[in-house]
Amino acid sequence: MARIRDMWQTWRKHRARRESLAEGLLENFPGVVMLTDAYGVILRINPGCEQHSGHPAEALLGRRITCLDVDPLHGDISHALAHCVARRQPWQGVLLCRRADGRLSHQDAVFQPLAAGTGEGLRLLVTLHDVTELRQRALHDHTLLERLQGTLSRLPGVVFQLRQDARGGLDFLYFSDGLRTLADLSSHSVMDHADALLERVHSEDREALEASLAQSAVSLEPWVLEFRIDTPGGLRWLEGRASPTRRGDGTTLWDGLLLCITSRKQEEQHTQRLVSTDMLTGVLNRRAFFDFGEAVRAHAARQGRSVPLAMLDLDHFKRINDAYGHSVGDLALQAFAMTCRDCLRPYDIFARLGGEEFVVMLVDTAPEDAWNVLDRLRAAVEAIELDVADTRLRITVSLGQAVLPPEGSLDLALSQADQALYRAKHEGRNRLAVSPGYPRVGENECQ
Ligand SMILES: Nc1nc2c(ncn2[C@@H]2O[C@H](COP(=O)(O)OP(=O)(O)OP(=O)(O)O)[C@@H](O)[C@H]2O)c(=O)[nH]1
Repeated sequence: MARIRDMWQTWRKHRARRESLAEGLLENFPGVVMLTDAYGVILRINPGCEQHSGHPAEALLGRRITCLDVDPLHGDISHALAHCVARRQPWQGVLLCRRADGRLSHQDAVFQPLAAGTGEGLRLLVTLHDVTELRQRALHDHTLLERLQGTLSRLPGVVFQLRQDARGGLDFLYFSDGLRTLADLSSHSVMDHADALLERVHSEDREALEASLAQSAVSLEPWVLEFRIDTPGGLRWLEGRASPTRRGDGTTLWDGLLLCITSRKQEEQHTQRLVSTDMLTGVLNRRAFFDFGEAVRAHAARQGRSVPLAMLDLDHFKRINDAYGHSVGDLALQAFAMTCRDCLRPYDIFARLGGEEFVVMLVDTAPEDAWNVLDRLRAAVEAIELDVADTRLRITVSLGQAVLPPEGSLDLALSQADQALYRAKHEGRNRLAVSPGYPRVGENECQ
């Protein structure tokens, strides 16, 4: 009997403690707390409940909690109650509630069934936390983000964020939608695997890309590069610009933009071709010769090599003009230029300096091998036959050969070639003469 009395007292103590805990929770909870029975009839509320719902305590106590719902009969509160009662498990979700003044609010709600003692009915502890403002802010942020994404996808380029880790590994954290149009790649494939895009960079531009990124990562100067990518639709030119920032963990982040500049590049190349081409013959003009020639000279000088070159002048060209007219002279010039171009390698420089005077620079050719190349060219010109006014017109060319040494100047070498050309003319034309001091390998065999 005493044992039963002890158990009874222990149970009452537990219950008192539980109730005082619930009491404390009710008083101090910053949101709304309600205690209901299994039917949802409100038994107790905390002070916050009056404040948040706008209903005085006497208007709530004894009523069903569903009165707070926008749809009291079939709304979410009915479902929450049914769930807790049937399963004896908590329900959590966001409810749309109506305040006493008619305003709607979003409440983050938990319906917690309380363990019932023997003979006690099920009770539910309901806590509501007003998240209306939070949801509005999230909605606002979401709308803003959608608008921003719309703007990004309509930009005439692709926005990206690139990360380089402390060991130099690259990965893309973001790519806007236009990547499909720009590079025939989906943003996701590139974000999963940066190489999907990096491998498309044209082989001749990869080194420049790596070097420019490395330099920007070290100096934290903006990255700017024009480079080509190979796509299934063909070669495309891109312009990349990005601003780097270094983060505390040693990684570098670039926020940047990729623009397609293929048509601009094509126009530039077209203009470049126009300004560097001789209109009559289609070969390089004087200006382009000095640009390219200077680049060849600088490259050979760095490697300590000499470059053979020659001046060429058609023989008695004035007679052709005088006998057949200027247009036939033009035809002869075109045939001559085409023949010379065909005799040379694509990277040799052949240009028209003016009138019937041309120049050739033999790139990557040893001076002692130049004689044979130039004499083959002379012979090819001699073999040209032009059918003009019932006659077969033939032309010949004289050549003056010189060498541009690693430390020499292009102008000086040209003037030496010009002197040699004068000698070739003087010695009878249709021949090749060399400037003094030039290696004479093969000269005797050909003359
Ligand atoms: N048809 C044509 N003739 C040109 C052009 N440019 C220069 N000429 C002519 O080329 C001729 C060059 O004559 P010259 O400098 O006396 O030389 P040449 O008659 O070839 O005599 P040599 O060089 O001594 O063998 C001139 O009659 C120029 O008018 C051109 O674009 N078209």
